[in-house]
Amino acid sequence: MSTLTLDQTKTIKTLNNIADTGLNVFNQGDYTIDNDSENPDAIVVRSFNMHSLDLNSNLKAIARAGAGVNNIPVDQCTERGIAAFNTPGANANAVKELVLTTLMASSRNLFAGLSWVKTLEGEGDEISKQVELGKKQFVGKEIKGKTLGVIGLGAIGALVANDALNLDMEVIGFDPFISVNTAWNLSRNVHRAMTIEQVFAHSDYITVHVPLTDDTKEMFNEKTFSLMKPDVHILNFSRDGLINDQDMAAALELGKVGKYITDFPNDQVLKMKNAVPIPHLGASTKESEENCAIMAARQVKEFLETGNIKNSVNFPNASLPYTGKRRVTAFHKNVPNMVGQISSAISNCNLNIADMVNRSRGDYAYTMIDIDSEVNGDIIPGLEEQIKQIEGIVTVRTI
Ligand SMILES: NC(=O)c1ccc[n+]([C@@H]2O[C@H](COP(=O)([O-])OP(=O)(O)OC[C@H]3O[C@@H](n4cnc5c(N)ncnc54)[C@H](O)[C@@H]3O)[C@@H](O)[C@H]2O)c1
Ligand SMILES: O=C(O)CC[C@@H](O)C(=O)O
Repeated sequence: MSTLTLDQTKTIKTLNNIADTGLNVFNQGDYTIDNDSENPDAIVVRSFNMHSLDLNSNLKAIARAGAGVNNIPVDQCTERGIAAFNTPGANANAVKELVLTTLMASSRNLFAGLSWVKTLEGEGDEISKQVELGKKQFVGKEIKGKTLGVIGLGAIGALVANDALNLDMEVIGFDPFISVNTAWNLSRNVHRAMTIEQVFAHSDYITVHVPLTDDTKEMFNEKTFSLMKPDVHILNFSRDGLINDQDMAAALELGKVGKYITDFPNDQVLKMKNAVPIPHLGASTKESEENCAIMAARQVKEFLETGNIKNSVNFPNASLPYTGKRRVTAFHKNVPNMVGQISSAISNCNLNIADMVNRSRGDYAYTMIDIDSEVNGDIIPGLEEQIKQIEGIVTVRTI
């Protein structure tokens, strides 16, 4: 059943390159992709920093084709009743493959060796002699039998931990908020650290896979480096803000940290001794870009057309099979008697309720009500206005 009878064509704006396979989810006729639109219904974004953007009045949803949402003003979205989504796990395999690639390659000094060998260009017959003389600078370490510490055992961390075991590493993992799903997928051979300090103390290599939040900001700093083994290699495919760059530069100078592999170069990183800066390639595979784009687009489409919510980072997940003739959705404060007041507004309009769902998340809640009465025309006269007048209502839509 098409539920796009109330609104005209919906406008989707993208702020980064989004794979066509994802954008094709928005069928022509019902949707327009317009990257110049000043008032889109939804935005699909990757890493574009949205914090200084004005969120337009018609905006109902923002979807991050990826995992981290620190580029989206999530609190502002919540206050404005805009649903923000991400695509959990959709790029996890891509990141895992690059983590393991760079773990091994940097342990063998491959990147430094490649840069050096290029300097021999033009030396003709001397090259093989220089190679044999020079290679001793790049003697590396095997990862077999070494300990990998994994901080954050979500979609990426769990994949890395399991595969590192298959590379004959010892793995110690730390995640105080591990989800039941991940716990089921994690090999029982991953040692469980009860504190992050245990990871620091025992690891030869540490890889971090946590979101950047107030709690995780600069979790790598002078104090935590002092708890680590000398010459530890640190891999950061999560966010630059997890590292205190000044302390990292000092730890690399002292050899306290042997290598710093990061997907987030900046001026300081590019000057650091023994840093391996990568141009944010973790999720840059065709497969991952398509997975993320398709998942983001489907979630937005579902929300715009039915009000159902999956993988939102600020709205509660909520799903209701469409059974009525019209659906009313409301995002509101999580306070008593909201559902009662919304239902009263519906009955004041002489309408019957077919089905409903109410879900809460922290200070906010979301209610969807299917109306079972015949409604003439697209708009139910006065209903949205009545519901909007209820104290605590943030947004109302009739679908
Ligand atoms: N380089 C890239 O291209 C790329 C791609 C995808 C994700 N990322 C980054 O990687 C992060 C992780 O991605 P994911 O898909 O695994 O996310 P995820 O949500 O599946 O996993 C994050 C895990 O971190 C855990 N966690 C949160 N705070 C923690 C703490 N203080 N200590 C230990 N664990 C903690 C959570 O419980 C969760 O299990 C993202 O937030 C994003 O910033 C980067
Ligand atoms: O879109 C990208 O290329 C990077 C995405 C990544 O940083 C994420 O958090 O998912």
